Amino acid sequence: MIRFQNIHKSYQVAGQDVPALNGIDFEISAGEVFGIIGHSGAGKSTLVRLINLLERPSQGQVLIDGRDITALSDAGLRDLRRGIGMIFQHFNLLSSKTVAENVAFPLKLAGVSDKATIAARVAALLARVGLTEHADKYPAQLSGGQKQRVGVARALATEPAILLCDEATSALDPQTTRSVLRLLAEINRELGLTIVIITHEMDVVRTVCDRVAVLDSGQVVELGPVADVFLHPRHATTRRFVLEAEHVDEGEQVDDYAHVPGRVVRLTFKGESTYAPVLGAVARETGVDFSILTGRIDRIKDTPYGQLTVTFTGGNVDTALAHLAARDITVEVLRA
Ligand SMILES: Nc1ncnc2c1ncn2[C@@H]1O[C@H](COP(=O)(O)OP(=O)(O)OP(=O)(O)O)[C@@H](O)[C@H]1O
Repeated sequence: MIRFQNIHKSYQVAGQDVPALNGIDFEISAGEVFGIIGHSGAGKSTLVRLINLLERPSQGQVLIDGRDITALSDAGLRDLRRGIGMIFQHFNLLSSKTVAENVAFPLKLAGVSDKATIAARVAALLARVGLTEHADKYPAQLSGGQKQRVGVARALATEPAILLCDEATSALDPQTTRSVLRLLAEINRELGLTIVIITHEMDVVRTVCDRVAVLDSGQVVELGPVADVFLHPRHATTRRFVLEAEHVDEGEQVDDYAHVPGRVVRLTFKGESTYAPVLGAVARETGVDFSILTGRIDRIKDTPYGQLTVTFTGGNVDTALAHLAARDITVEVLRA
């Protein structure tokens, strides 16, 4: 478990204190995929770099499995870093070394010298990330997705318990992003690694994370299970991320609904209810008519969900909404 305890962090720039983190207090459980989302400058990189002490807090403690890592000796710090892998937006591979040599590098740094041991370990890592045939290529001969797979294999070389991902898919196209995220999910499932992902994209969070913290101006403004945060965002920053991810322009939407009669309601379905024929049934029971204004069905990690904006006319709309709520559907009235 990683625990941030009342963390403050400022940088000194030309003799001035520039605040980056301002009272961070939360924990990341062992074995979860945790997302940290925020706009540029929110403090994401600073926060994630505290976990392996690439940055030190100005105030507060970082505890890993109950141990205050800010109090570690140099030797303790080396051990800590061996137990934490990291992948980066621009991969940070050594261009003059082959794929296999890049993956072997952290093993050599950790003092493993037996060639057969290194070769076996590298082969297993390359097989895990699907790059066996590319072992002897140089980074320049690989696609972006393949380079990031090398980054993942290299990060896993010392068998870390924690993997930090700093905008690891931001330089990749959407399809490659999905395949790298699938790889991370597989690693989390099969190796039980704790994965911390920082990103400015809600889609990354939605695809792979269990919980998410929304960071704004060095503070956590919202934190919770991804489905809760994504489907019912409370803070303005979170709402913006969700709307961006869904390509929704709220202003345009309000204009469109102005021409539609009836009560405009957003319905959120989660899990099994997503596919149930609920709307038709409730319309028959209560005599209301409905028309769908917008809608989508998708997944948050492994959970299906649906969100529909519907207008209800005629019949007994109050009873219809009560029937929907009784079927575990979240009902939000957008226009009474
Ligand atoms: N080494 C540094 N020296 C001085 N100021 C810094 C340093 N690193 C970060 N900052 C400042 O700290 C704040 C937080 O930066 P940080 O890089 O953690 O944010 P971020 O959310 O990761 O942003 P981005 O997505 O752009 O990387 C910003 O105001 C930034 O300018």
